[in-house]
Amino acid sequence: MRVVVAMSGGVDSSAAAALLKEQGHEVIGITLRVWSYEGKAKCGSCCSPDDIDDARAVAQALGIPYYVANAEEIFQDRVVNPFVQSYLGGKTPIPCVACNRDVKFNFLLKRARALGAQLATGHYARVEQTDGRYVLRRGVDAAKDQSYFLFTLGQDELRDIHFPVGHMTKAEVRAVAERHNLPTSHKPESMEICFVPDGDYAGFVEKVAGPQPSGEIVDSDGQVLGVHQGIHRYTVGQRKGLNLGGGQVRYVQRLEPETHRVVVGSAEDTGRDRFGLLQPHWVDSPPSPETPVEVRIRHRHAGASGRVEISPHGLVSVKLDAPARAVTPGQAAVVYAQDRVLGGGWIV
Ligand SMILES: Nc1ncnc2c1ncn2[C@@H]1O[C@H](COP(=O)(O)OP(=O)(O)OP(=O)(O)O)[C@@H](O)[C@H]1O
Repeated sequence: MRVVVAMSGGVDSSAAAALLKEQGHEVIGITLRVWSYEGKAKCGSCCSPDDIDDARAVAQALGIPYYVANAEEIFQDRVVNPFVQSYLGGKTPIPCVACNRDVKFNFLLKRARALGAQLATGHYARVEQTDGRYVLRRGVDAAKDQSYFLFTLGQDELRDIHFPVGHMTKAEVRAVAERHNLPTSHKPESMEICFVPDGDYAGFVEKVAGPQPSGEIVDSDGQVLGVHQGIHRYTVGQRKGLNLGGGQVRYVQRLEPETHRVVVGSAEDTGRDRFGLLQPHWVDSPPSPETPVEVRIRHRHAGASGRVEISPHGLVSVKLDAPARAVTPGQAAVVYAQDRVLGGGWIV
C-alpha cells in the first residue's frame, strides 16, 4: 500500500515509518508545521526546526520521500484558540484530542487520501477490523497507551489509519529505531503540550489573551477565604497554590467564569459520580445503558466503572458506580469496554 507517515521527529513515528518500509510499503513522510518557533526558546517539542531536521534525517536514512506541510492556521484555529478560550471559561482543556481530530486525522488524512494513500502515526493504540467494523483498542504498552486521545475517531477515519507501534512496547520501538540506525532512536520523550513547552499554561494564556481579572476564593457557602490572580490559574481538584494559610486542606471544587470566583471545598466535595458529556462521539455505536463500562476522566486516570446514560433528548451523561475525585470540566471522559475504546466526550 501507499502510506503517509505523520512524522513528528520523535522515535515513535520514526519507528512507524521504518516498520512500514520494512514491510515493503510505499512510504511517504510528512511533518506538519503547526507552530512557528521563531524567536521562541529551543524546545525540542513536536515541530520545532530541530524536529523537522530530525524527521528529514530519518526519511533520508530510510530512503523515503519527505515533505513538510504547513498546518499553522488550522492548528491556531482548532487547537490553540480553543485551548485559551477553554481556560478563560473556567475549564481545563486537553488540546491533544482536538489536534488529533482536526489536524492529524482530518487535515492530514485528507491530504493522504488525495495522494491515494493511507495514514500512519506513531500513536500507541491499535485498530482492528472485526465483521467489517473497525475497533479501536488501547496500545499494548500500558504506560504508553494513547487511546484516550483518539476517542473522536470513527469508522470513516479508521478504515485508512494505521498505528504500527501500537502492539509494541516503548523498548521494542526504540529497538526498531536502533536496528535501522535512525538518528532519533535515543531521543527523549516530549511530555508537555507541544506549544507550551515550559508547561506554564497560565503564562501562555496571559500572553495570548492579556492580563486576566483577579477574583475571590470562596467556600461553598460563599464565604471569602482569599483572592486569586485569574481563574485560568486553577483546575478542579487543585490543592497547591491556593495560599489560604493553614487549617483545613482545601481543593478547587469549581471555577465560576461569570463571577471570577474560585470555589473550594474538602476532598470529598470535589467528588462526582454523574456528569454530562459534551459533543459525545462513538467509534461505532454507543454502549447500551445496561453495559458496564470503564471511564477514564483524564489521561493518567486508571479508570472508574460505571454506565453511559442517554436521555430521550439525546443528552449523554456518565454515571459512575462511586464518586471520582476531580472530575474536571474541559477534560475528556473516554469510555472503554476492557481494552476497546467505545467513544467519549467533554466533561461539563
Ligand atoms: N508535527 C507533527 N507532524 C506530523 N505528525 C505528527 C506531528 N506531531 C505528532 N505527530 C504524529 O502524532 C503521533 C503522536 O504524537 P505525540 O506528540 O503524542 O508524539 P509521541 O508519542 O511523542 O511520538 P513521537 O515519538 O513520534 O514524537 C506521532 O507519533 C506522529 O505520528
